[in-house]
Amino acid sequence: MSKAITIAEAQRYDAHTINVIGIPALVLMERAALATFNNILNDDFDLSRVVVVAATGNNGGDGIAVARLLKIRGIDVEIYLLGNPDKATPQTSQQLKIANYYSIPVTNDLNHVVNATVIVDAIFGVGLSREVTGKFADAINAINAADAKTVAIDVPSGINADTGDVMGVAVVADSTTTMAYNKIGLLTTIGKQHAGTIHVADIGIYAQDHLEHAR
Ligand SMILES: NC(=O)C1=CN([C@@H]2O[C@H](COP(=O)(O)OP(=O)(O)OC[C@H]3O[C@@H](n4cnc5c(N)ncnc54)[C@H](O)[C@@H]3O)[C@@H](O)[C@H]2O)[C@H](O)CC1
Ligand SMILES: [K+]
Repeated sequence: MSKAITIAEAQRYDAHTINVIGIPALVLMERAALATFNNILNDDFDLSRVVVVAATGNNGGDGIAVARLLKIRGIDVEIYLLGNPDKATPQTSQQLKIANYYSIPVTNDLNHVVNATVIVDAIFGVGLSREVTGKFADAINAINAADAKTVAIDVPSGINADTGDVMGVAVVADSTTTMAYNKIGLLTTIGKQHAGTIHVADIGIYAQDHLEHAR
């Protein structure tokens, strides 16, 4: 079975790749988005109305980049944005700027989520740190109420990637593209039920022991 990692390991490997090796965070985000985009295209989905539900952390940035890749392919895509864009991470802020260049519509109407044919879940990844409430919970409930196929980025939002626990409410995805390695919480019964088919994407982030072999 392939390796699975904790949240702390994911964060440590990310930081090492960016700060020690020197691969820019935005490059990793682009690779995460491209991997997710390719998995979406490889599935037999009805791509007539895609909605990317994104928050303002880096998981959201991955999703906003996916929206742009879909738009460039001529696919009808909208972004449902959660949280304050002024507080977005630098990478996510950059992705919002790029999405604006491509005139990707940003909606605040949850009916668009409910009526989508495909939903990309880019609310929380390994940065989830507390129970999900308020507008975040409303969006997750709307995603789960929709008939759409749902594709999660890194972790189904609301699932604790260490324990597999539902932090109040969590996205039930048809597939999850998880970055670098699987997450141990996605191997639990509840984690598996929420993640659907798991695709592990090589985005250029490796564990230290893997890197030892490369040098
Ligand atoms: N860092 C990298 O190099 C890469 C990360 N990738 C993707 O980014 C996420 C992790 O991003 P991060 O910004 O650390 O956190 P999240 O986006 O998962 O979380 C967002 C944000 O939300 C806040 N928050 C946490 N819990 C709650 C809650 N219950 N309600 C409201 N808000 C909450 C918290 O403060 C976070 O800041 C990772 O999973 C990848 O998808 C890329 O893969 C590229 C490389
Ligand atoms: K997610």
